[in-house]
Amino acid sequence: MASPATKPIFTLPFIATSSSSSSQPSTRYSRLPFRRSTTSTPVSLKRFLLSSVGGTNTSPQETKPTILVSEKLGEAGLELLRNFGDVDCSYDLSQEDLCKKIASCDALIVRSGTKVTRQVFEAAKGKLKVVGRAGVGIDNVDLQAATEFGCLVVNAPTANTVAAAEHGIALLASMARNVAQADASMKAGQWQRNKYVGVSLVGKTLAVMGFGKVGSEVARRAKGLGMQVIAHDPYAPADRARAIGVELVPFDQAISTADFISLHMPLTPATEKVFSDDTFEKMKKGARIVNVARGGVVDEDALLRALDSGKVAQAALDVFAEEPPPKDSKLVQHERVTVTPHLGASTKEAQEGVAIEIAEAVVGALKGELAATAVNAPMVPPELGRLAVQLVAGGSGIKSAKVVYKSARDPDDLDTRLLRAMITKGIIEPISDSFINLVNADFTAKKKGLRISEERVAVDAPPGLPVLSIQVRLSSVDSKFGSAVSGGDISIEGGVKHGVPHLTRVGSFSVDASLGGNLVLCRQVDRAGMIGQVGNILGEQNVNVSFMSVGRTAGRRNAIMAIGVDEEPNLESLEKIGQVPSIEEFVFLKL
Ligand SMILES: NC(=O)c1ccc[n+]([C@@H]2O[C@H](COP(=O)([O-])OP(=O)(O)OC[C@H]3O[C@@H](n4cnc5c(N)ncnc54)[C@H](O)[C@@H]3O)[C@@H](O)[C@H]2O)c1
Ligand SMILES: O=C(O)[C@H](O)COP(=O)(O)O
Repeated sequence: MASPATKPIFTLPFIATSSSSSSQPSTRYSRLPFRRSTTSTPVSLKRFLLSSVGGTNTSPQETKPTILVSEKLGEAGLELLRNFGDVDCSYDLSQEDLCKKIASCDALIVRSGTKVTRQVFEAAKGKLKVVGRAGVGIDNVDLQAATEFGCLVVNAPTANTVAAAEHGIALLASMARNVAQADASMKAGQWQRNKYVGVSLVGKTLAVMGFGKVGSEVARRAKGLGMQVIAHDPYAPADRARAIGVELVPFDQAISTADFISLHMPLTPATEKVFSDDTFEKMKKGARIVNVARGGVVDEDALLRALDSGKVAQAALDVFAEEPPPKDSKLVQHERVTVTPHLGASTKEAQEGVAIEIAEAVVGALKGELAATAVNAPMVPPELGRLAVQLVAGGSGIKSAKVVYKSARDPDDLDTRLLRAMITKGIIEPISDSFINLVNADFTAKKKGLRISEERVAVDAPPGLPVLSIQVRLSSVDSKFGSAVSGGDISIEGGVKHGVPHLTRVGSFSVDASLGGNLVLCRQVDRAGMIGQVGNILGEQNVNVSFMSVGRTAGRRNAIMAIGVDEEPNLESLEKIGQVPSIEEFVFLKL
């Protein structure tokens, strides 16, 4: 509830103790569906990020960061890393040895063979700043633990796409023509032409499960081979699929109509063992399966049963639930299964590309630069959150905040993780005594029992503008600036104009103030000469006014004046502003 609009003595920046109890058990977050977006981050926001992850710019006098590389990485990437830090290439470390080493490392670079568990982050004792995954799949990194420990995780999402797609196609074709089996048989001295009669690909239906980077490249190539391609991906836009002549269909339709099924989804809790007895049961008799995604998306025992029953005619597997799989694995030994030891990304070209991509991302992250491939660290400015918190009257605990995005974009194309984390950081930082960055902001808010919900409002906006404005609403709190209250909530709104975060609305007043430095907000009876009066008071104290903006509700009645000041006005100036007869309330905010 907002306090009535009384004429206040000035109010200094809000410094509060924890706004809520961390013991609150049922923090609920409402999330918008998110996808990695192509949205570019405005320059000023990027600049913010540079300082927010925490940089390590080495000068000759400073100690170089230590970068542990735990799996084989291309030489070009190692070269880049060596130019920046001390590189320790220690392959095949046991979990115990990794934990021992990690305490002295600033960065760790892994491929799929290193399990970066919670234990590793615990052993790092806060020293580890970034984990670089030289590849796409990040299922071997405990992202939750990384986030909790404030460690950035970056991956190399693009350099091995073609290699993986080519390997998928290689497996598809060699499975259909029994290439591996026939090769083994000839090497064993046999000449079995009748045994290894294959099946044709042309005219057959291929279901691509997971229509992302690799899946769509596989689809493109399969179409070139004359296959009918359908795909299932709950998040892929239909127009992207249509553009290459692929129809997106529901899961059951995909698996029940396909002759060949190629898996390209990530391993997540939602996709684990999604190919189960039930799934195989729904397939056409004699279906053939290729897996270059992750072994864990398949229930391997169920696949074995399906192969033995003849429901599945053949499988070609590059990946396994356990890698390497047990030597006596019945799946690996199966006559109708073609296997490769996780070679999808293993071409010279892909490995050089991945090594460079990850080295650049890790070095950038250590320098505190924007990590475009950050997996667990969204970025965008926290000013709105920080400003909203400063409008809360001391003593009111913030329990619930709502972030409203006004955007013309399709929800599928609006990745709000970045915005949300930045706003959350802004809200939580002033009321938390621990180090908050983009990685742990959400986690810390949750721990404090702060419920953050999101809402998306569709508006008309120029094409290419991802978000027109963002509104931050704090409910059930008193405000030290009654004019900031609208609909019972402290409500402020802002957007990015020419790369600079701007405040566009306070309560129900429109304003136009850049968000940076210090800000004096005054509500006044709207009459001529007000700007001059306040400007003079500040000028007398040598406080430089960087801008002034007046926003009204209805002309000549009430107005809000936003005054940007380079220096912090002293007590005397603030008191004088409070004494100007037309000023009904004001607040000084430090951003
Ligand atoms: N064998 C290898 O060496 C190798 C190489 C590269 C990638 N991979 C694996 O392939 C996966 C895909 O790589 P990518 O670069 O295409 O990633 P990507 O993120 O571009 O594509 C993954 C796609 O899967 C979709 N998806 C998510 N959940 C799904 C579900 N339940 N059902 C269907 N689709 C779902 C996503 O929407 C996305 O479009 C990686 O996660 C990795 O595990 C393996
Ligand atoms: O997810 C990936 O990028 C691939 O599975 C490649 O893994 P690798 O780096 O262990 O070859």
